[in-house]
Amino acid sequence: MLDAKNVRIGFIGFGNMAQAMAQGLLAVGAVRADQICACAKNWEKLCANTRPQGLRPCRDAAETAASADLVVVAVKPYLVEQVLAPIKELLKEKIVVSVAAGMPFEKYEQILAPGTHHLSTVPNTPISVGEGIIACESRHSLTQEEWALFEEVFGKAALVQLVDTAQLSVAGTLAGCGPAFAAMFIEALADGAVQQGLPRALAYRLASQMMVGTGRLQLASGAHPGAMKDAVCSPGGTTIVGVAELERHGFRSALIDALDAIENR
Ligand SMILES: NC(=O)C1=CN([C@@H]2O[C@H](COP(=O)(O)OP(=O)(O)OC[C@H]3O[C@@H](n4cnc5c(N)ncnc54)[C@H](O)[C@@H]3O)[C@@H](O)[C@H]2O)C=CC1
Ligand SMILES: O=C(O)[C@@H]1CCC=N1
Repeated sequence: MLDAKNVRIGFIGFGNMAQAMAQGLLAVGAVRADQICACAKNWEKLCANTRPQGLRPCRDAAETAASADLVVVAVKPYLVEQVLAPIKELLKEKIVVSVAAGMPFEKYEQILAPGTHHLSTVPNTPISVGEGIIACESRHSLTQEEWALFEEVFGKAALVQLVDTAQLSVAGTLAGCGPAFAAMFIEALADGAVQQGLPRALAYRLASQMMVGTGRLQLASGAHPGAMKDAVCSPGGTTIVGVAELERHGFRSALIDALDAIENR
């Protein structure tokens, strides 16, 4: 029987997202390095990204699928169909997990052989430190045991969140693109502090820990973010001066518009 101790995970595509997932699984001890293999376009790069951690590089998608029980499809969305076409029959026996944005269950039904067990997800890069999110489409064709195995293994490195098909895209955008926006926030906040004389490295350290702490506080308390903001704004104090300035610059509407632009692109 397949379990966390013996499941073999194969990444088809080993770029930023797949490497973050593999790194996260190893960091939290969800699986051992010898349970992971991967393929990518550039062999030398793949070897450099796998062998030092004890992961096994594979020559192509077929070798990866043949060597795995759970196959993670981690190529760019426009490549999914052509990369999977030659290995459709092999994948009928596997658990296929897609991490490609904009590739829900229905698209895979057209690409994969009938009866293939597959799940569409959108993860994010903080999985590499065991603090990820994997938005998962609730419509999937994994058996209960396969889903439980996926949740057990990947749930150690990420919040595994089921969402309706209609919400997969926006949940994936929030979770998957969000780290880029959060990183821009950290960078900009640090720029402001550097301008005021704080050393750059210290500014990043403080900004990042502030983000971690604020997120943890919200998750632990379930507090309304507006109430959290109010709790920091003393009457006539410093924070409200910054809040008013951010509002003048359209801080919140810039984020709302960013999600709108992504979803309507
Ligand atoms: N980067 C991120 O934060 C997130 C990425 N994703 C999804 O993950 C997928 C991969 O994205 P990234 O890792 O960012 O891209 P990337 O460009 O870093 O990685 C793509 C990988 O696919 C490999 N590849 C290309 N052609 C191939 C082929 N014929 N056979 C095998 N491998 C091949 C490349 O060598 C590379 O390793 C995309 O579908 C994207 O939508 C989803 C959520 C977040
Ligand atoms: O930018 C992208 O296309 C991918 C999907 C979600 C995050 N990164």
